[in-house]
Amino acid sequence: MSKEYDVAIIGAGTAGLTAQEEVVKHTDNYVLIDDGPLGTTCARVGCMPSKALIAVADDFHKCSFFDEYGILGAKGLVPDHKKIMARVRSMRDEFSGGVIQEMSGFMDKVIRKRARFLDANTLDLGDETIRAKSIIIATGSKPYIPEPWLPFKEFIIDTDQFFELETLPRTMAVFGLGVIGIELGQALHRIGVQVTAVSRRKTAGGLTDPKLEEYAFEHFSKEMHIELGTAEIFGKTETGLEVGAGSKRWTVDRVLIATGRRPMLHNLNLESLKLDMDTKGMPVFDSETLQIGNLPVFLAGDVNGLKPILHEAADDGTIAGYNACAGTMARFKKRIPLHITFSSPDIAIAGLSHKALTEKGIDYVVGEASWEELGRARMILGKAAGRARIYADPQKGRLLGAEIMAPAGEHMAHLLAWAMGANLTIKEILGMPFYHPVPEEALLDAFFQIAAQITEPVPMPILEKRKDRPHGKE
Ligand SMILES: Cc1cc2nc3c(=O)[nH]c(=O)nc-3n(C[C@H](O)[C@H](O)[C@H](O)COP(=O)(O)OP(=O)(O)OC[C@H]3O[C@@H](n4cnc5c(N)ncnc54)[C@H](O)[C@@H]3O)c2cc1C
Ligand SMILES: NC(=O)c1ccc[n+]([C@@H]2O[C@H](COP(=O)([O-])OP(=O)(O)OC[C@H]3O[C@@H](n4cnc5c(N)ncnc54)[C@H](O)[C@@H]3O)[C@@H](O)[C@H]2O)c1
Repeated sequence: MSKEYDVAIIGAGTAGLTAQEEVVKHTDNYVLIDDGPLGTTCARVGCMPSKALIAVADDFHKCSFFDEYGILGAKGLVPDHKKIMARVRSMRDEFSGGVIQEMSGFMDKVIRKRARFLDANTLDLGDETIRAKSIIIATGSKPYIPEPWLPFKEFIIDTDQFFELETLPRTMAVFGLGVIGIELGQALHRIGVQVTAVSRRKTAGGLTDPKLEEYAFEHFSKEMHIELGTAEIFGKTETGLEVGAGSKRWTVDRVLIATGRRPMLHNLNLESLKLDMDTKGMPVFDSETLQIGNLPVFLAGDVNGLKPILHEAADDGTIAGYNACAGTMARFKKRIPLHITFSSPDIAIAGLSHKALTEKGIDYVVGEASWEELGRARMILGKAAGRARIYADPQKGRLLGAEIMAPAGEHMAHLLAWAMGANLTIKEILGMPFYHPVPEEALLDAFFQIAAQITEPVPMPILEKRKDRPHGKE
């Protein structure tokens, strides 16, 4: 006899764990199934260890300016790769250990097995079969290594393996200049690994606005070696692995694969559900309820391919957890999109990207900001770089989206996303305080440009007369 549950959650990552938090409000009769290492991708091999490495790399990079600041002796400083990686791992262990500790309250609900569907209510766990009224798939995503490169696996590192390295190779090719490529590629370069990054196009860190893509690519090309073209592996040489892009070929000790991740759907025997699939091979599901077709099955987190970032995975878990327990499907509004790449300068997209605006055919006006001449940025060497393009509606100048590469860009992207969430007009935004001297001041240029282009006039200066206390009366 199969055990019967109200809900089965497959995957104990961020999405699965937030689903558990929601499910437990409705029922105690659930299971959380995971056959992999516990502690979540984010804490084990994702957000947290990558940011721990970036923090070290950014601090060490400052040494290159010390002579000019008048601080002498920095040339003698040497990064100890073994110690750096050991510290990153020890922080990683703390973060993932914290997650596992939090799971201790419901470990009796956790089954450490791989789940495969037999039908929409039945899962094969290898040595047992279980049934559930609803099933949440929260199996995440994995780095993808193209088939022709598999024979060279001994030279290839993906992010699942990277943080296990005892020390770092002398030379490294970084394939792909998306989010992982620029974050880790720049960090490795900054701590002395000879990095050659390969990018198919002039772009970086997930930007989509052609003007910013070109600017960012040129900026990062000045700091580290980047080859344009499709990355290729030619084979082993006496000294390493021969790789190439375009007409160039060179030999490296190792390759870091950062060419994209794939949703973990292949190991679930979804064929047994006879699902409608879209053109990308993904099951057709409702992005607001996360339900697959009419089945009692939900897709939450990276596995649904919508927005493979942490806070979205967490929201997905809540939505799927709620709908898995509720009698009817509730629709949930998504937050304003926000994506940050922790390069230096930061890259971020708040609200609609240029690509999304273009694909949806939405009308917009653009304001541009630059951090190249901003006084405060120029005081700190290496900070006087960056541009932003902010898109607003042509009537009232409500912000629609922004792409940004800027010092403190992670914070400004939040401000922009929050202004979008509050549906502020450009007049209302210009009525907010801007302290001097801060990086946010550069945004003013973009806002003024937007104000000058929209149909509803914005009086300048923006200070409004009080209507409640006219003409000097107290
Ligand atoms: C290097 C890197 C850096 C990142 N940095 C950031 C960042 O700075 N900010 C940010 O917002 N996001 C970042 N991300 C993305 C973020 O880590 C993910 O969006 C998030 O971890 C996804 O969570 P999840 O729950 O969907 O998947 P996961 O946490 O991967 O959980 C999936 C779980 O499912 C299990 N599983 C899979 N198949 C089965 C099966 N058949 N049966 C049982 N169990 C199964 C796996 O073992 C795993 O535990 C980063 C990712 C990487 C790789
Ligand atoms: N800060 C963050 O939030 C953060 C950090 C790291 C990872 N992540 C998540 O991890 C996911 C995966 O990151 P990623 O960087 O692997 O993927 P990505 O999709 O961001 O970038 C992959 C890049 O590799 C390029 N590429 C693919 N094949 C290539 C080839 N053969 N030669 C040259 N270039 C090639 C693509 O054109 C693309 O620009 C992201 O979607 C992101 O959500 C998030």
